[in-house]
Amino acid sequence: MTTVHSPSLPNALEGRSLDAAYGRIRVVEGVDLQVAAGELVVLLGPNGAGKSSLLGAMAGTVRGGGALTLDGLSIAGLPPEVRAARGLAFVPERRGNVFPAMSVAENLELGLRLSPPARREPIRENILGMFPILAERMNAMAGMLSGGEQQMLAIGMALGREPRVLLLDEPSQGLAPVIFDLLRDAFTLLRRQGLALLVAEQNLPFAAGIADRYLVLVHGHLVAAGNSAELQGVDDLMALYMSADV
Ligand SMILES: Nc1ncnc2c1ncn2[C@@H]1O[C@H](COP(=O)(O)OP(=O)(O)OP(=O)(O)O)[C@@H](O)[C@H]1O
Repeated sequence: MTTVHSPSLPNALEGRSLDAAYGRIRVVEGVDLQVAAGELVVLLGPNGAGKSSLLGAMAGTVRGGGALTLDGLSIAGLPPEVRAARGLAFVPERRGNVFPAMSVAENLELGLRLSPPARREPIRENILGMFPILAERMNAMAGMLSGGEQQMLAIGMALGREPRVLLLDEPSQGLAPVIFDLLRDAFTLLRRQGLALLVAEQNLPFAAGIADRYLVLVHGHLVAAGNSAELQGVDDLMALYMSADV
């Protein structure tokens, strides 16, 4: 397998021999990965490859094994809320990441409630600067927002604790291409702020536009890795798998 690594940046997230399982069925096996502070790594793979399960195992919502560190400290085996408190944020794929009967402002407050009171205002300003659409809709019920706006709100809520690492499961899914640009700009800003992002995706053009590096997961195993430039011009995942240096 090709190994591409950014030696100049410290790894915010590092996994060794990561597994994910449901009952006795192991759906992800032996995954090694690193994401540096300020880096965005895209996790590619077809339906059922195990992307969501791997992210869930790292977040602690799916049973997982292996070594996992955040800023050099082990978080393996810790409950999801402790991992979150240590700086690992997770936005799962499914809709329902926001509270539909609460306003945008109230949802954001929920995200902010576990950060120190003195940090809340600057964090809120940062989130609203990144997603100005949310600032215009603070009093709207979250359930009335478009899919793209709900995705931005879910990300905004996840940023409320000033995480070090953000795991995102298929953020582009079902969204209009116009939203892609807004998400890409937000990711650029977050990288500049030193966040480490691991983003599961199936949309290759979107992935190519946001990634520093990519990993390809097939049947629960990493089969390829590379730099984002290698994703340009690849118009389907099958082509990528066929060229994979397994
Ligand atoms: N709650 C569950 N219980 C049992 N098996 C599951 C569960 N969730 C997922 N699986 C199985 O785990 C495997 C990996 O699924 P997973 O959702 O992680 O893949 P994925 O790459 O994220 O695909 P998708 O993009 O379709 O979500 C699949 O075989 C799936 O059927």
